[in-house]
Amino acid sequence: MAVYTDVSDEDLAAFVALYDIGDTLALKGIAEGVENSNFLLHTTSGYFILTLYEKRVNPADLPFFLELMRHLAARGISCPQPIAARSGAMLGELAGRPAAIISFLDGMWVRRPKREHCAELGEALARFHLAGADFAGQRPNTLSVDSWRPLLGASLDQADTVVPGLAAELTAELDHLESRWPTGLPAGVIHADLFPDNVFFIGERLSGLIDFYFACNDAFAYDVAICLNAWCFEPDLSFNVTKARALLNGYRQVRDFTDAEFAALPLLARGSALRFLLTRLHDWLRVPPGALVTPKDPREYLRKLRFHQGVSTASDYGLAP
Ligand SMILES: Nc1ncnc2c1ncn2[C@@H]1O[C@H](COP(=O)(O)OP(=O)(O)O)[C@@H](O)[C@H]1O
Ligand SMILES: N[C@@H](CCOP(=O)(O)O)C(=O)O
Repeated sequence: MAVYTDVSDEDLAAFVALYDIGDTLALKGIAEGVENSNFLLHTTSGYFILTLYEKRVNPADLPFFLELMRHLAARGISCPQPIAARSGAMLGELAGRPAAIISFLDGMWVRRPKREHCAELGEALARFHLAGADFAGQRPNTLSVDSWRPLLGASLDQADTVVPGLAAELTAELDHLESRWPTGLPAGVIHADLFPDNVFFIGERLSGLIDFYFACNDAFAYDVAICLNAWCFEPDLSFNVTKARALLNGYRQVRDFTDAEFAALPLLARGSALRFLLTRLHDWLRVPPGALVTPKDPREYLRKLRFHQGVSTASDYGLAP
């Protein structure tokens, strides 16, 4: 359960009073997510999500994320909307943290995505990429290749306690990726964390996207690679080619995927696996005392990384250019 910061009744009442959303009826910590503290806020006007932004969020980036949610909704992407206080501000402070109230999005995330979900996801990802084309905000990907060495460095001395030999294995992988990381691919605003728990469905139909707090400017194909890793492996960590094809074909129905993007996929998938492995490893070794959070297992992403190390072209995934 991701609640790092508790909110007192008095502080909550004073915060909610800044908004035109009625009086608080209940506040419940949400039993999902690992990055921020999220609460379901029930007021006399309905349901909202209250988020307190935690460790990994740079407060200077919050206007980018919140404006992006508005921009996307204006272009037909279903996603939560920041609620402005009476003053017009979308951001405030609560319990010593930057905080925002956003609208509640109906739907459920799918624990065991099927081929149909992957196809819908591919389409939605491409629509997201197109919708971001005229977004004025800019935010570099602070969790791309340049950040991985310092991130690994922070966990290097303890990495072998998680998996023997991990420090050397990840150092060698980083050497490989740093010297080959692709540049010049088609780029724009990407979600950068579009895991199943950030995509809501009502039945088989995708009902919306949430959690834009890693969004940034980067290669579109890197976002596709993140989704291949997050959606197309089975619980036994075998790669499901049928799901990968469905995802890529869904994507291509909406946005062209160039030959250069296709060729770069194996490397981007390796990089994406390393990126999530490193943040998970970092957090696995540092669960804050008293936090209500279930850290995500870095070993899952080590298995995915090792799978991609055995792939040399995207056709080896069973995908066609
Ligand atoms: N706008 C929303 N509408 C409905 N549920 C939401 C919304 N935002 C977050 N949630 C719920 O909170 C959980 C954690 O949110 P998320 O943004 O993924 O957390 P984190 O900030 O830790 O990444 C989600 O899996 C979902 O259950
Ligand atoms: N998706 C990341 C962690 C951040 O996820 P969220 O649950 O807070 O959206 C991972 O799986 O490592």
